[in-house]
Amino acid sequence: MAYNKVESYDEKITSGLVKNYKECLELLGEDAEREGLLKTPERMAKAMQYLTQGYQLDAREILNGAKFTEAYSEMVIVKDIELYSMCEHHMLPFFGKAHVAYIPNGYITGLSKLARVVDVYARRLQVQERMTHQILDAIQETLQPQGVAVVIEAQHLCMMMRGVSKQNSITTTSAFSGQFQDGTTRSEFMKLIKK
Ligand SMILES: Nc1nc2c(ncn2[C@@H]2O[C@H](COP(=O)(O)OP(=O)(O)OP(=O)(O)O)[C@@H](O)[C@H]2O)c(=O)[nH]1
Ligand SMILES: [Zn+2]
Repeated sequence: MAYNKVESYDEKITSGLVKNYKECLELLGEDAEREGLLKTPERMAKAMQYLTQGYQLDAREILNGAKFTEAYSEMVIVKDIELYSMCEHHMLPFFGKAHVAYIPNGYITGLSKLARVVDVYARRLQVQERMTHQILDAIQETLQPQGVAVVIEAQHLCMMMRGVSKQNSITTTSAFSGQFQDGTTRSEFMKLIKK
């Protein structure tokens, strides 16, 4: 399967979802047979499989597939990686940016792979805290670098369009390992992602 696109949808899963989404529409007071909604259950079934395709992807395999021997041992930062995920409590989107850094220890990885790892964990039902740690753990375990840092800034639609209805709050989560637990290294990283 391609890393960032569901190319073929599972027929059994799609037909099961279609049946259930049709019932959802009716329970919500809609006429699932009206013209505009006829294909909606199928669109929803495909959209949801796309948005949860991360379950089928392996972050460690992606990183190991582009692991290169290199003597570079300064900080590597990929910042402003946009992410779209769904909170596991309401299945509503949360979206924002991830900043990922590591300090190599003999190995580097392809830069795009860091962004792919973010997608692997974003395209699931998530809480922001767990996603932050999962990204860190995958990088730490495969590249065994001197340290990893992950900061995620996101807005949660479940807090914006329902519930507490706060339009401007941004949630920041972070995880640090190895050298990033040292205050100076962490500050340098934080300064660079704020630039
Ligand atoms: N920690 C954490 N909480 C989240 C995340 N996404 C959504 N939530 C929260 O999950 C909580 C679920 O709380 P509940 O009281 O069970 O659900 P609820 O009655 O719908 O809560 P309200 O959103 O306050 O109306 C809410 O406080 C959400 O804001 C996340 O990524 N991390
Ligand atoms: Zn939520």
